[in-house]
Amino acid sequence: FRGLASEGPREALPVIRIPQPLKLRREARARGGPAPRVSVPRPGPLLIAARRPEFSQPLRFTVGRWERAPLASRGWKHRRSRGDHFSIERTHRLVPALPEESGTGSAFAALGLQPRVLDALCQAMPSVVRPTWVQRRAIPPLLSGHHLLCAAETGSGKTLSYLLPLLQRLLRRPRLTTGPAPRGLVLVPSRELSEQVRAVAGSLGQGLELCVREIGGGRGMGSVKSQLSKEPLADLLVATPGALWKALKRQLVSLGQLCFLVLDEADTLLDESFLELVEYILSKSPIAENREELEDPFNPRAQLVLVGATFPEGVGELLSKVTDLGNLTTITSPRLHCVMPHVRQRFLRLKGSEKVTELIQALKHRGEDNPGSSGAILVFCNSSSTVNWLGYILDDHKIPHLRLQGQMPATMRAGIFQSFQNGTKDILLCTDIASRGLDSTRVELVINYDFPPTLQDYIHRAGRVGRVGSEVLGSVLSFVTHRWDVDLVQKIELAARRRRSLPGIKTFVKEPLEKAKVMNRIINET
Ligand SMILES: Nc1ncnc2c1ncn2[C@@H]1O[C@H](COP(=O)(O)OP(=O)(O)OP(=O)(O)O)[C@@H](O)[C@H]1O
Repeated sequence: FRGLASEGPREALPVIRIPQPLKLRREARARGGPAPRVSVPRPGPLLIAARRPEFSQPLRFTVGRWERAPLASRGWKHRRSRGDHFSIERTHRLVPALPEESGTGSAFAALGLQPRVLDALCQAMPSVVRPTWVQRRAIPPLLSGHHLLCAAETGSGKTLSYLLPLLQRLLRRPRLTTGPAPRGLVLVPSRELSEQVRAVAGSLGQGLELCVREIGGGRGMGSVKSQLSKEPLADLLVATPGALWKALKRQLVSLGQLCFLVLDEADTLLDESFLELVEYILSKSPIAENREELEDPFNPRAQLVLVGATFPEGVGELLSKVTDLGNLTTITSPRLHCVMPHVRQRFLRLKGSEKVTELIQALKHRGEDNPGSSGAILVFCNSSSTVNWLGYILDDHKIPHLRLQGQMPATMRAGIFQSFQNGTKDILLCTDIASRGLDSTRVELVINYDFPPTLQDYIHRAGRVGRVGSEVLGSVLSFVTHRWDVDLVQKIELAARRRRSLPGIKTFVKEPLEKAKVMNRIINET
């Protein structure tokens, strides 16, 4: 202060006493001009609700594509931001993938499915009455024999969109040989997903007298052999790449009779860890060059379908390795790679050591928002060891839960997701093996205990709620601790504020793996 006094009188700092809009209006009036238009925020529903209200964004407002947006997460790399939070609010009350009723054209019958297939659908899944957006777009071209690439958001009913045309095609195509040679093949990246697809296809196949079998890893070659040779032989086979690769190498099965081949979760199947196996399987599959070849009754050729909820940039390059892209009809949902508008997504900036306390709080207060609901929760971790460690902590707190991670012995892993689906326990601690394709209509909260490493993983994890047929729309809670997490959160926030798709979802698909890694994948999987 002494120093300041010696410097002499200083210009007084401005003191703000009245709100800025009022000040501007007064100044304009004093000058005699018209009052400037100042936008004063009006109360109303929010798209982004931030702890600091200046970062909240009203629902009626969308940030322009090139406009700089005020991000609630902008300063989140600084440790002083710990404790901050914001949420992307729910703006739709219905799942966008299932459009409202719009006359008779909106029924499954209008898509060209045979009455027998429609009856089987009605018996197996009475709640499925109206086709979803993707089913309307995918079923007709598949029935007319196009190779198809179908990219649509999570939980939009992609499984039925390929299973119904596939089963109809199997009805038309008679079995030509007596050995284990399925006519339909669905390739999926995990055992849990193969069990799930087999269950759906099996219930539909029953009404059509078609036999559906499944071979996944983890049960040894004896079980694979018995599945493939058991009578009646499989008309449709659901398989993981590792198990099928082994079966093909040992000549336990032939793909020579295939007339329909599906790669479900195609981007994962084409990623570096599966690519070599999938390429081998495709080399053994007689994929049709054109539509005439598909219809040839004596020289059966297969229709190819690729399905996924994320198709990263560059996937086309990979696809060109397995098929001629010119022959591929593409269906892309307008909401692909977008932030789900019907699911509330909350982001919490935390210190790593605070995550456990927050998690326990969230688990103990589950179901409070929706009394009477099942309150089923999926907690995602980035590694198997975190799943185990967190499991011991939940045991200490006497919170009943299930665990699912890739390093579990195969016998332990079998059936865990089904018991979660059946409601044996309401909490599942898991790694990303539960994020791809697995369907449970009872999940109402997804917790990203560890923030997912990529935007693709975020899309898949978040997509376990808000599915067509979900009991409640659900929400997602993400703990944000690392600087690299903040980069992803900022991209998600910006995409939500601009109502655009998530930017530059990077591909994992690189050079084919060297042999050792492929063998590792097979060993882990089987
Ligand atoms: N037309 C429909 N009407 C009502 N429910 C449906 C309909 N089609 C599918 N479903 C249900 O919607 C849920 C999600 O379907 P499905 O698992 O096929 O989604 P998906 O698009 O494959 O999801 P993901 O991308 O996560 O793999 C399932 O429970 C399924 O039974």
